[in-house]
Amino acid sequence: MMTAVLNRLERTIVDDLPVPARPAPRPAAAPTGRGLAITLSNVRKAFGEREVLHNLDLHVPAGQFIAVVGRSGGGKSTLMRQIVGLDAPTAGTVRLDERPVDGLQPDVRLLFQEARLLPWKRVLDNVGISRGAHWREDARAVLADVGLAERAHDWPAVLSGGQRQRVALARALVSKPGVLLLDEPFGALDALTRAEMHTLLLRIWAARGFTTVLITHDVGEAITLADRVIVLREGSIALDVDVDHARPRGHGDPRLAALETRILAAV
Ligand SMILES: Nc1ncnc2c1ncn2[C@@H]1O[C@H](COP(=O)(O)OP(=O)(O)OP(=O)(O)O)[C@@H](O)[C@H]1O
Repeated sequence: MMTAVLNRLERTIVDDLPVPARPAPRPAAAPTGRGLAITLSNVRKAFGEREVLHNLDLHVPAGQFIAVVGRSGGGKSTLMRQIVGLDAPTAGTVRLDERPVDGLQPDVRLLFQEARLLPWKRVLDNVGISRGAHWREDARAVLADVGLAERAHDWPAVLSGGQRQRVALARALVSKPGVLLLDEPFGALDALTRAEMHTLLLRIWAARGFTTVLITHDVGEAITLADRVIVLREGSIALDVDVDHARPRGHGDPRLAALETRILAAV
């Protein structure tokens, strides 16, 4: 009984999620890691009198990598909360494939700017926390994927910021999510570590095929990584462009200069 309560508490701390207003629906089957399409139809979100998302229509095909950029307060985090089911739209619907989002979605995982690891758990336990029978093997495999196989028994406190973010990524991926939502995940990292994380994320995304939504203030980062960039301005989509250039792409890539100018003009 006590263990069950502690496990529940830890999951809440790990994800830093408030208890959802409605019970989370059980997934029809165990998540497979296959990408899920995200569809927003006429989504409005108001806080009291104030509407912060205005009639959004957006379709993200399964497995696509999109970046959402925009000024502070434009509604990016609010949009993300609707996709994971932390918050319900005032009107309109959000779907993952055909399934309406009507509560917290277990196959959508989040990564934030801070790694939010449990300091009293070793790396392996942070990754595998509350994950069922094979959690140890699954956690070891995903730690190897992010290049931290050797650090499984370390405490979070002895890791660098970039390594902690890798652990957080491993924790997000161990349950094989269909959608990964990243809210400014690399904002606190130095330029070299950020570039390493970009390479790592692209490699894992290409191998696993989950649908990815990256929120970032950095237009250069958006066009380096994403298939498509959305500019969210004052709660509406001001621009929606494909980035057709082959990867790898670097910051300052001359092929992308015109696109960057176009996006910056819309932000
Ligand atoms: N729970 C809430 N109650 C009232 N207003 C809110 C709430 N959550 C967000 N807002 C408002 O909605 C607007 C959009 O906020 P949101 O956090 O989605 O913007 P953002 O684009 O993610 O900004 P940032 O880049 O600074 O993170 C802001 O004006 C914010 O004050």
